[in-house]
Amino acid sequence: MPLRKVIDMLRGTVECLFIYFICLAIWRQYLRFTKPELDNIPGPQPRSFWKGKSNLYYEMFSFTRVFLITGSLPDYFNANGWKYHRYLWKTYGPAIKMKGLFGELNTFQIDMLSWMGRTALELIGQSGFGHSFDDLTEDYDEHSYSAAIKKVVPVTFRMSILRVYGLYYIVKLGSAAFRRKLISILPWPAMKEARDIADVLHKTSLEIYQAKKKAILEGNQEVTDQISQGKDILSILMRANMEASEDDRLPEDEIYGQIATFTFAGMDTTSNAIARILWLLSQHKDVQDKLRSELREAMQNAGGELPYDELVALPFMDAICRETMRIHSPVWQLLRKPNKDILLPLSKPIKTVDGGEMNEIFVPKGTTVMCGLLASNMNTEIWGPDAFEWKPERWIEGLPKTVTDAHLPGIYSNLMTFSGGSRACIGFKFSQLEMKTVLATLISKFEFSPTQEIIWRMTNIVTPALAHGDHTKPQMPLMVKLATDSA
Ligand code: HEM
Repeated sequence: MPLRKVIDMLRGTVECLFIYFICLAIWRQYLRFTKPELDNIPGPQPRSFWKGKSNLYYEMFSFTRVFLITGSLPDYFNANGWKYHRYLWKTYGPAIKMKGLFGELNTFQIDMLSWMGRTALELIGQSGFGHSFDDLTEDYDEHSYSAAIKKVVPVTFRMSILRVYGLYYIVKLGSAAFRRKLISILPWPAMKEARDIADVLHKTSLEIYQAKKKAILEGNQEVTDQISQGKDILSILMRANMEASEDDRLPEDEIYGQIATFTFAGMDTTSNAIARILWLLSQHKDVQDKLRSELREAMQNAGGELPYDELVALPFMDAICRETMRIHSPVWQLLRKPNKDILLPLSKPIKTVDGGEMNEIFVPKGTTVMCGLLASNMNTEIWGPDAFEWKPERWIEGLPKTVTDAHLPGIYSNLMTFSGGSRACIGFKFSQLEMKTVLATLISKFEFSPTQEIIWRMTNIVTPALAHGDHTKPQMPLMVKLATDSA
């Protein structure tokens, strides 16, 4: 393509984006003046428009980003933002207005995060789609579905939250062909990487779907020979869809689209959750030893492997999982945007900027509501003064009455970790089973100790990285050794 044509296309794209964001800014200002109710809700003073951190200025070569880095959002959407979030919960209460336009004996050091990622993907692969992605040996196909999905988090790290926002806008622009063209033109390598990852996910999902369809159509033996013997979620969904009336039937692309949805929703959430538990156990050797004793005793009584009912009922393991999901929820917030004006009820009144009180908030259509899941899970008024501490025994000693009295809408354990209502996590039971199965297998046999200092980054899904190393590489090395009989 001649250079002139490329420049013309680039200019056209930039002009469209420019006009789009100008309109968006005018619309936001219009909402501020016509629906001023939100202005009466207290919140932190945003940074001055021109005093953003220098690294944010570095990113700022297009007008688009000028919108995105303003206000309090750089502090809110910050991978190291734990302190800022705690300050918000303590200072402003339940509703806050955020401004922003926009391994001795067989000892190894093992990156447990990477192994938990591969394990979680394989578990969802076999039980979700009756398909094996990974034989969990050292060899690793860099062009595989598992390799592609493992790159998602590093790529989003590299894109930074602001660029992920850019992606959010681009997926809404024009047709798929137009967006593909746009991405190939824009000088944005991480976006091209994201497109390539999406291509591998799409191609593999389609291949799994087509193989399964063939097996279902060709009769029972083919299905029986599959890993899940046709009991996986996808087979059940496909058979139900084939039997449904034409009106109720889902189009094929919606069905195989579920493969990527389940993988995305079920892999990094659970793998980071298990990694977090292993990390906590490595820090709290007494808890790790107590869990190992509980597991070994139960296994001995069962004569080997634990049946499902016994595994899920182990009290100390259950307490560890619940407490970790309370204080270290892998998903820390949900974004919602009402499609009509709504009245948002409050659990208790808030003091308004003008000295009054508010029992409910009028939220105009289109307002972004950032639902802080951790603020609820660690609310000292509900969970007590030690709400910020990781104490598995609180689940065994009995929770305070304030927890049940709060009538929290979460589907799991009075927690908001898996959300609540009609869009709550449909995989929460499955993820519990995954956590417990993996922990039972590992902790009964191995002992985990810390090696390098780990930080947990407040990215879309909370992810570990080395404190003194590459922050953009999700990893969690731990020392692993065979646990002795007495350990
Ligand atoms: C510790 C592990 C997990 C956590 C913390 C978690 C958390 C969540 C949360 C907070 C939502 C609501 C998202 C929203 O409304 O925007 C959600 C939705 C969802 N989750 Fe999970 N999840 C986990 C594991 C899983 C697993 C293992 C699966 C699949 C087997 C799964 C499948 C889904 C699906 C399909 C949705 C979308 C439901 C809908 O929108 O109707 N999740 N999850």
